[in-house]
Amino acid sequence: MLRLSMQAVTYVLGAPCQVYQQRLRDGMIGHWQWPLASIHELLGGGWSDILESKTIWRLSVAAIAILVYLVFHGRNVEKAKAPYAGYRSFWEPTFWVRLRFINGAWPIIMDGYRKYKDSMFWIRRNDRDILILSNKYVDELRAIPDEKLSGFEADVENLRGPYYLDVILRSNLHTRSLNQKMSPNLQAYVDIVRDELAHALKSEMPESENWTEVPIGDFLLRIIARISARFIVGLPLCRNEEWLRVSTVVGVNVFTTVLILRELPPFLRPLHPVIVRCLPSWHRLLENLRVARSLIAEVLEQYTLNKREGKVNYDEAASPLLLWMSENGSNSLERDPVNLAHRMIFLGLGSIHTTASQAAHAIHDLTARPELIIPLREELEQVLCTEGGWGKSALMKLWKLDSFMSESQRVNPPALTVFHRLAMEPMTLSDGTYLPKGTFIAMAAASILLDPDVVPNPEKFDAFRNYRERLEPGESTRHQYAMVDKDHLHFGHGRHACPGRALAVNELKLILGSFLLNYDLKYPEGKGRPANQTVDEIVFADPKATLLIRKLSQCGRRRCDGKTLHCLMIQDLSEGAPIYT
Ligand code: HEM
Repeated sequence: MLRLSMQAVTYVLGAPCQVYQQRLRDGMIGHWQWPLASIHELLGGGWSDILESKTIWRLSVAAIAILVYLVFHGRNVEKAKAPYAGYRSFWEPTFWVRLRFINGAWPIIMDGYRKYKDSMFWIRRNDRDILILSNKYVDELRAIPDEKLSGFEADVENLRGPYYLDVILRSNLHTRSLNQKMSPNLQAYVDIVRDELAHALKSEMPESENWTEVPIGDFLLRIIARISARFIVGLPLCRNEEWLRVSTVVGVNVFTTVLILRELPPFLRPLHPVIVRCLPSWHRLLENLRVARSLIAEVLEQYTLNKREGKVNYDEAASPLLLWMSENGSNSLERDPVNLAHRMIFLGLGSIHTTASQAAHAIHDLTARPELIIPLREELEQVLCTEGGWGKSALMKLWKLDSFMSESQRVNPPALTVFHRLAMEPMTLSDGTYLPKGTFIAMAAASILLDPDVVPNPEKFDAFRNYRERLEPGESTRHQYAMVDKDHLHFGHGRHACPGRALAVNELKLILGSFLLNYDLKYPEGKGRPANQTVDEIVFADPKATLLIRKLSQCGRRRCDGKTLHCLMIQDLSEGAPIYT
């Protein structure tokens, strides 16, 4: 039945899509014209040509096939027994609940969490139902092997991966590179991040001591793309404008494609292979991958040449992950340059937008709460003074900054749900809870941290709540931003917990520290912190928000070991630069 309806609809829709693609190739229409102009083109071109011929009956066959499919689809799918969250009344139609989820996921998940936080409940996203489990199950679930409860399969399903992300399904080389190469050499990677940040800030930051308006989201994206590129692909590619462009726009193209596919009615899912080919964002994504493949091929060729001539001059401890992967891939597929290029792009995807989004939230929270600036600046100056600069030990001693960042993430979560896993076979948990094969599970990470039983006064933005906890006897190594446990799930948990989180937290400290010490921030006249936006479970700061930034002019006021503490300018980030005058 499914195959029949797919074939029928593919037959009908395939032609106009081909017309559309041909017109794109011929330059007759531009990607940016989608959806309005290109639909017009299609109507004027592909559709009308087709309608003139034998297509009416084809459309009818397809419509009937869709109807039959709609009626029978999903009828016999076994589902875990749990209540559904989000219905306003018994009479509210399910399609309406799904549509409300697109921009209203917060209240729906909060409602479910309040009622069923100790058991489980279903949420209805437009493309699928997701079973939200209580976090009391997290330790049991994280012990279940991937063959039974898969994190990769869940990511690929969640991000409509088959159309571009299959590289992560075929091997976990990117995760191994972080766990086996980066984590044991974190200090060396923090050093190169600091070096690249100094370069990025010099290239991107306004030098003026007058207020300058900047689009803060784009601005942070550029800075973090530069830093990520440094540890992913290394010099000189990390400063190549084409690489930087591709590694930042690819995220936009992926999410546009994913969200369009997700928001189509679920019964159209079998048609995704056809529909995706009609999406300009998908064609742009393929173009991004093409560019990435050619740039990575050049780097690898040059690297092989240099190696043969004994001219490789990377610091062994912090060599780019690309080179580590090209040498440590365990088979020819893992070492294949095309495969590596795709993996670099998706490592960038996992590290750039996530970190940039948290940085944007934190900068907004600082700008909206200027009373935090003095205590954070004082801590930075005191720690950098006693530690003699921006080393890893200094970053670990910035407890107030760490606490502020963690609080900023608590109220501005990267996503409302995390710990996405797909049941690859039926399973029964220790308390008898039954999860049929194919159940897509998640945890309500954001709601947990708004629960007064977990966080006292959760509605209050209390920048130093973790800092105070750490001052308690025996608590100094706990309550840190990068730590995960059953209540703190924003970096996931278990074997798929974010392997880049320690580096991300250090990156964020370096960026926020540089902003705090070198710049004043404020909102343009009449504006305040813009409200966050959500699409499905994804949360992001307003991408159009702007801030006013000005370079600090007053330096040399504070004393440090009898010397005047210099302004800790951006160049002080670079290794060896003096921080005292
Ligand atoms: C603030 C920034 C970041 C946030 C909020 C974040 C969050 C996450 C989350 C929620 C997961 C899924 C965990 C799970 O399912 O249990 C994840 C996985 C991952 N992250 Fe991050 N991440 C961040 C930065 C980074 C950075 C900088 C890197 C690379 C250096 C990175 C690389 C990865 C990779 C490779 C995975 C997949 C791990 C696996 O499936 O085994 N992330 N991240």
